[in-house]
Amino acid sequence: MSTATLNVDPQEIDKFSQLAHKWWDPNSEFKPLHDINPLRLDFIDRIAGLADQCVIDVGCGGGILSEGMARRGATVTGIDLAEKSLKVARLHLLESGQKVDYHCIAVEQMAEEAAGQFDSVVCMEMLEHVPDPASVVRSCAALAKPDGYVFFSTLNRNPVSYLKAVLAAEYVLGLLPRGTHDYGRFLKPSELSRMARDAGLQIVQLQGMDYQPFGQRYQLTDDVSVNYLLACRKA
Ligand SMILES: C[S@@+](CC[C@H](N)C(=O)[O-])C[C@H]1O[C@@H](n2cnc3c(N)ncnc32)[C@H](O)[C@@H]1O
Repeated sequence: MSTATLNVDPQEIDKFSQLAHKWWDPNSEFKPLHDINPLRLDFIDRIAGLADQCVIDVGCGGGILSEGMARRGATVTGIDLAEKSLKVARLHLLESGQKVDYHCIAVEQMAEEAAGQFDSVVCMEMLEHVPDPASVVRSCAALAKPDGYVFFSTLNRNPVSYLKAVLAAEYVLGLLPRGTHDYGRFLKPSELSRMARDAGLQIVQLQGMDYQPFGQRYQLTDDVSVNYLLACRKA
């Protein structure tokens, strides 16, 4: 299928493909994802459980979150449209000894092929990179079993998030390459919640994630002004 017919921004896929060899370097551009991984794993585990659960990771990249969930006992499928990232993800399984089933497929197509098959669907740090996030939300909802869980994380859209996630992270602290994020694609929790409800999901929990530049660490917080996680359940 040509990318022209998919809900994808080819420049975004190129961007991640060019960095693909760095996915598992914890000091690379992917450091923030490595740093937040324990927090988001705990969040998913606490709400839905991971052991013996059938989970799909949408926009899995090099597999940082997919492998973490597999390590906690989940049976994990990972999907992305960056073939280079998936190659790195598959290679890393040889090193880690984990098992994840990776596929290069759009979430919309996956939803047609595997509707209602997953206990949990996770889609983290991906919605802000696609042209039509509502379509991704609908497909994630379709992939979940009845009563299954759907987890999203993304960036809020307001002056504080522009200052912290774009100016500070990309231009001052250099945590991310310049141009990583397009502020116009950030989503307010109210917008994402509406997309989720329109897709037949109930909101279970909204949780902020905050970066402490001095301690150089992330923590879960009630402040959802910048990074946040949203847990939903299929009604
Ligand atoms: C910031 S990374 C997040 C990776 C992973 N979810 C994590 O949090 O560790 C964004 C990922 O979304 C993927 N992506 C962007 N647009 C996509 C699309 N339309 N379909 C599937 N994956 C996409 C990129 O290739 C990249 O792997």
